[in-house]
Amino acid sequence: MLTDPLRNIVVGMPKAELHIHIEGSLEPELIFALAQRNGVSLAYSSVEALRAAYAFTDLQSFLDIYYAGASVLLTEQDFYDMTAAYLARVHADNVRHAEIFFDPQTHTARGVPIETVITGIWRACQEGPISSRLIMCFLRHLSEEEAIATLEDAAPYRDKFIGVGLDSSEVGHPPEKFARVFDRARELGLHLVAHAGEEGPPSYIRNALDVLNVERIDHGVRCLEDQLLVDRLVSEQVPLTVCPLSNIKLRVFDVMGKHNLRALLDAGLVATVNSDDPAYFGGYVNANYLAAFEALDLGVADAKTLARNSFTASFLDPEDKRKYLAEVDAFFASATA
Ligand SMILES: Nc1ncnc2[nH]cnc12
Ligand SMILES: [Zn+2]
Repeated sequence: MLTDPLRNIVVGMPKAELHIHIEGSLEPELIFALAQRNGVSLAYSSVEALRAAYAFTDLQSFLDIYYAGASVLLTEQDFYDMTAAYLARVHADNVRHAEIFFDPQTHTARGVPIETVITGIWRACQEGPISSRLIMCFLRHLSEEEAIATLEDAAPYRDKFIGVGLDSSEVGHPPEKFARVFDRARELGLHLVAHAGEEGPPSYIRNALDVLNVERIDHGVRCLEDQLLVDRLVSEQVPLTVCPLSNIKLRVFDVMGKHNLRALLDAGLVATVNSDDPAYFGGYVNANYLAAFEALDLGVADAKTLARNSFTASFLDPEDKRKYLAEVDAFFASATA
């Protein structure tokens, strides 16, 4: 049972969000508004009909609808409006800092210039109201050559994103498929992350570390199937950006009571809580915390660990990290006094 004091702590604590696909923050209402503004026709007759289609059986069944939803994004203003809506929404969840994924290939494939995508998202980030950074993801169902071309296309905007990631259909598209493009990104001084161990096996997590040299693993929940891997992730303190509601909606776990977040924390892993695609999975970051705390009987000590982990695992400068960690510690000192 989640008591009111614990709920207030989880909701009110300062936090960072490190795993959010900005296209996954596109709410059905905004999808319809942009479709109308841009004269794009949708396969659904109403907001309600679209929402009713959000009944997923696995990652691919979600991705099909997610890419269809993103098809309404055409102009720089569209990307700006989507991003500004996300930032305003998570400000209310006491998110202080967000590291935001975007999928340029979803848009360039439809003829939208990469400049439009990056400039629109970036302009909203510049305006706040919270700190944010951008991470450009490659779609792993496409070829490595296409990823390399995307990295080259993005080169003129190198100052507008801090890292690269790897997302989309995981199984059958292992990390090693993208070895060269991640090498290139590393040469450019970019941070490296990859989705691994969401639906894919523990070997995908190991190869993301060994072949791609990533600094964080997105999801990573299947690591618990391999004790040697867990030992390594703990000893190297590799962060995992866990997304509880996503894992339930995409049937990685049957119900929240079976989610392994508590086991990840108990193993000493640097787990964090994130929303993944909040418009599709039933909630923003605080809804993810609350659902997991309720079902897994987590407590105040776990809340503090998760809030601290969210900043420790971020790509903020050391000085900013210290500032936010001090804010977390002060919050808990006063909340538990
Ligand atoms: N959960 C997820 N896994 C892989 N690719 C994604 N793209 C958006 N959400 C994703
Ligand atoms: Zn994701």
